[in-house]
Amino acid sequence: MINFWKYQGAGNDFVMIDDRDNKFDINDYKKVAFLCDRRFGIGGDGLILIRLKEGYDFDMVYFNADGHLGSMCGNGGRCAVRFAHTLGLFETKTKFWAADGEHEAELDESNTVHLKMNPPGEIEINPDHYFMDTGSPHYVRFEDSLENFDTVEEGKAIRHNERFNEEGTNVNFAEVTGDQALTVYTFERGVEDETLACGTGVTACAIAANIEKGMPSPIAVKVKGGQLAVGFEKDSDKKYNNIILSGPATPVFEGKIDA
Ligand SMILES: N[C@@H](CCC[C@H](N)C(=O)O)C(=O)O
Repeated sequence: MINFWKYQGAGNDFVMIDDRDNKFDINDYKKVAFLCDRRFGIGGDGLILIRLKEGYDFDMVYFNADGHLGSMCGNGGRCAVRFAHTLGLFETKTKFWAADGEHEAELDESNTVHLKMNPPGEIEINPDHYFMDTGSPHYVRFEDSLENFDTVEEGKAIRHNERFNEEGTNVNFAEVTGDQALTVYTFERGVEDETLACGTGVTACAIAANIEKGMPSPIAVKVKGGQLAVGFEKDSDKKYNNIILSGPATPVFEGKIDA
């Protein structure tokens, strides 16, 4: 029997498990996929184990809905912070470990989680798209309008093109909606479908909007499941740092499941 909690951050939803005793078999991808299954299991875009790690408040172990260990998840990170807070692992500020290394975060009075993201490495600037790693790989393409846009069809075609087919990529489509505002739709690898929000994805889109459109920080990002914000600084070498992803992280329900 597994005790679980379900959280969502702007509609990107996760099964959360307190695994401080390291009992969960991280290689059991069939079990993770079952727990994330929306018909036969609990349902989620991913699953997160909260484990202990020396020198940190906790370790976030993230799996995609397909059951395989994933890279960094921004919305999952924000949900992990809120969950770790309910477990009593920190008070308002935390330092935790994730797939892409160390992260700091803060939970404010309105339960908004402000999560520091690691700077992207090399940013590929192509004629019609950007590609960068904001903890997870992200393809970003600007669209004049996202009205009636088919994220699944367009996203799937890019995710499975010759370049990305093997490793996969997350694919984001962004529309500029104001001086400091974007709307972003995302097709997620590992879920292999559109999700209602993607934290590492909106982070990549905010950086791309700064490069392509000179859009200043902070940038408000509307996603299908709500509202996120990305703040950043750019140094004299045009490197991005102090990148903060902010948004809600909400407990939905908790329960037990035979697995
Ligand atoms: N939803 C996530 C991104 C999750 C990572 C991704 N599916 C992958 O493994 O590439 C987010 O909020 O960042």
